[in-house]
Amino acid sequence: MSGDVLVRLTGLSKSFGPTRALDGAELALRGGTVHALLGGNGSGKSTAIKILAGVYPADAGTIHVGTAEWAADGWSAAAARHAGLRFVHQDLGLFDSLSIAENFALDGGYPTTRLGSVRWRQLDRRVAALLDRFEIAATPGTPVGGLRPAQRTMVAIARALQDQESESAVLVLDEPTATLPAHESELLLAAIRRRAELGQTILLVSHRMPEVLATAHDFTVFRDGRTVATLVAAEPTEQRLIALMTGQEIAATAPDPQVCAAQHDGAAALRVTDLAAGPLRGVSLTVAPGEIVGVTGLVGSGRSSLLRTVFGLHPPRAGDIWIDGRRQRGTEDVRARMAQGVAYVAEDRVAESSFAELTVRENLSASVLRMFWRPRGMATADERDSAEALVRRHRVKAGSVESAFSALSGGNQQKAILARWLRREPRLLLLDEPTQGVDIMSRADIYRTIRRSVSTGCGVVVASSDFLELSTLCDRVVVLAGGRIAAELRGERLTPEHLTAATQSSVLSTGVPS
Ligand SMILES: Nc1ncnc2c1ncn2[C@@H]1O[C@H](COP(=O)(O)OP(=O)(O)OP(=O)(O)O)[C@@H](O)[C@H]1O
Repeated sequence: MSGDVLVRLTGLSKSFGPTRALDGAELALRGGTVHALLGGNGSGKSTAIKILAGVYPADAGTIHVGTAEWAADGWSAAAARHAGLRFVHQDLGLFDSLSIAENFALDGGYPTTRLGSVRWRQLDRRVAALLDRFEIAATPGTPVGGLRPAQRTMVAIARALQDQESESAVLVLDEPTATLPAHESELLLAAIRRRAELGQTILLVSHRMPEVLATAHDFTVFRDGRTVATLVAAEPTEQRLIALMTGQEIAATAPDPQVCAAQHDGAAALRVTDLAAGPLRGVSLTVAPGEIVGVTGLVGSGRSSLLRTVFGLHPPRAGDIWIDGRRQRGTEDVRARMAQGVAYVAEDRVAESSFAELTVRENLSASVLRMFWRPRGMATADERDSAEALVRRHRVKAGSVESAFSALSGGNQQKAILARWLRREPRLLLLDEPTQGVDIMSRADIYRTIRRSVSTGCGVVVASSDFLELSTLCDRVVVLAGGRIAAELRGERLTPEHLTAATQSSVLSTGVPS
């Protein structure tokens, strides 16, 4: 059946109050293909997927799967499952301390005897067959925590499809490579492409354009809740897709030429010596004022721990931290770090960096409330004007600054949180995966804003798994492995290819994870 349309969404509409998230959108997936769903932040991709998964009812539209047809307002999670639709979200929902077999069993149930005891051998046989079918080089007893990142995602995919004997299920992958470094993404995407060759139908949502172009057969582009293009068996250019997403012919998105570290006098913005915290075991690093230093390494290498410890979220086990020339005693908390001009954007921005139930305006002001205090109370009009200006400057797509923060799309939440911290004019900016989930159009804006801060002497540390981002944005990049700095790249060696090689060889030399 490869090539025939297997799933078709027509006239899909959905409003949230005054916001029209989808306005008659269309999507048609051909069997045995990888289909990319593209669109700027807030264009309606997640809403369409949530409707397809039965999380939200649509206001209008039709869902066809095979020869059957349903009204989209009566569709449900059970109907989606019954129709063979399977979803793997960014949070894979795996338990690291359990084995692959146990993770499968938690989802699909344990085979048991009549007396209720688990038939482990039967479970292992079933899981071994699935690992074989999905080409995952591991045994059922391997702990999930010991797998490479791409293998983890493949385990989540195999688990989602474990009850499907044939390849007839449709797999929906929501930004599966967002946290993977380049070589892991390549492994995963090659495996996804092989699934399609075997007849699997795959819907892929991703903001990483080169990967999408290398993997997808068909493309659907959303803009403002509508389908503006469907390209079947096509090989579009990145520029063409961006033009479709924005509705404008835009010059190539070639990154700005790399800026060299600006010369700023004064103490280092950050100095850490022999830092031990979380997985870190003796890291020393100096960031000059006006310098952007990248930090990379595989998941678990300690990238996030470094940033969190410097921000005062947890005290180090050992080692020293100096900020702007001042030695930290180790007892300071986040408030003290903020008072010294440190800003931190967490990887899990929703949980750690935002107030979901407050408005966009309140979230934007959260870091600078004092700016709006007047002797007679809050200057709310000033606060609103200032929030509106920030939303415009950072292209945050929000119904209004009075909308709930939780109503923003993922990428727009990220842009708003960055805007909030940058308005404090920090002296040291700590960014964990700053453009994860951000559309390609806003990425260049974010880089420009970071560079503007740097030109005033701010020091920046960027933890990222996106090697193109690191080589575009940073003056130098350190690679963490085994809790230490295993390599440092700068100048001509600071390219995605060298970063891939350095990450790979550091993993090999420290033996984590194989
Ligand atoms: N639960 C909700 N309540 C109110 N508005 C919502 C809700 N979910 C989505 N929206 C709005 O619907 C529009 C589409 O959002 P959606 O999350 O589908 O976009 P997206 O294309 O997935 O964006 P991103 O690339 O940033 O993830 C946005 O304007 C968003 O603010």
